[in-house]
Amino acid sequence: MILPRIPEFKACQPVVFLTGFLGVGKTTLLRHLLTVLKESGTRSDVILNDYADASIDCATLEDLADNLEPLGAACACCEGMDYLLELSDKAKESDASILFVELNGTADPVPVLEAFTLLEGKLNLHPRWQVCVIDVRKFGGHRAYEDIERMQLQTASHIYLTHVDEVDSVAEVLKKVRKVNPSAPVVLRDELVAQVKQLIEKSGPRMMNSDAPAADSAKLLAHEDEKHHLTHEFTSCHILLPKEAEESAILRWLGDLPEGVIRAKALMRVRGQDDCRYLYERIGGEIPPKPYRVNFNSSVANSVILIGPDLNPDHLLQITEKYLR
Ligand SMILES: Nc1nc2c(ncn2[C@@H]2O[C@H](COP(=O)(O)OP(=O)(O)OP(=O)(O)O)[C@@H](O)[C@H]2O)c(=O)[nH]1
Repeated sequence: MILPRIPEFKACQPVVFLTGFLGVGKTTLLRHLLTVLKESGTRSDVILNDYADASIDCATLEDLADNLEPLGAACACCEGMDYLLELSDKAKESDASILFVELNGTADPVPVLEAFTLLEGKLNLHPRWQVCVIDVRKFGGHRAYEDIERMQLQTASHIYLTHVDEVDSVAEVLKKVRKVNPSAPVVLRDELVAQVKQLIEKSGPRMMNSDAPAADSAKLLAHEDEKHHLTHEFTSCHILLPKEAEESAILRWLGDLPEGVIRAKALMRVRGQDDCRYLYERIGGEIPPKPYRVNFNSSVANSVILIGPDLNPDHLLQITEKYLR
């Protein structure tokens, strides 16, 4: 008779997944968490998933994490799953106290959480939190893509709201949020920081069964859900940009991109400002007033990532060349 192996005590690292629709504020929240943790001497690892190229967002986090791994995949739960698991497995060798995984803005967290649960005994990543970031101005307003937002919220362990000072009634939004996820606590920024610190303090060795079934990526890939296909309707286009440009040209270019571009992130040097680069963005039709200043001499090339359903790369290239030569 073969006896099952007795579960062993293993050192575990907590993992926090950050989810939420395109442009809601996931990276901004992550930057804050990493800054506060670093100030208190806590080391963090980060896996950052974005469409074709996650390195643009990585350039804005470079000095904040111990290990920062870009994961370029439109769907972390499908074609990116094997690499996500490989990167997560590597976290075992790190001295960091926590792993953050930011999923791209249209990712379906369910298959990712399933895989991490199945592989708990191998990855030693526990507890698992999923923070769903919601832009209160836009929740429920993504029309054809509302279901993506709902999928990202349903499984959340924590809900974090952004742009709260820009709406008249956060309570109305909360009512809608509660219909989808009635139980996860809604946390403000400082509360979340405090809870993440507690999570790190409390985590320690835990009984883990190494014989947990190995994840069969073919099975995980077969995850079919009537709504999951929506995440595949988004594509991305990555365009290399010139060495520098006038700010006015960058802003006109962003404003002239077609409506189908739901998210644009451009890492650029502004003419006359040689000491740094900036992350210029567009979220829906909106261009945030202040670009994010990237001080580090990162190796990421000046480039833009454009995300949306049915993008036409040739057309996007033409518009880009018209404004930025
Ligand atoms: N006014 C305001 N702006 C915010 C808030 N949170 C984030 N932002 C801004 O919103 C823009 C998008 O934020 P990101 O953190 O890049 O959003 P994201 O969810 O990581 O975006 P993707 O990774 O592309 O899906 C940035 O310009 C932020 O500075 C907020 O609470 N209030």
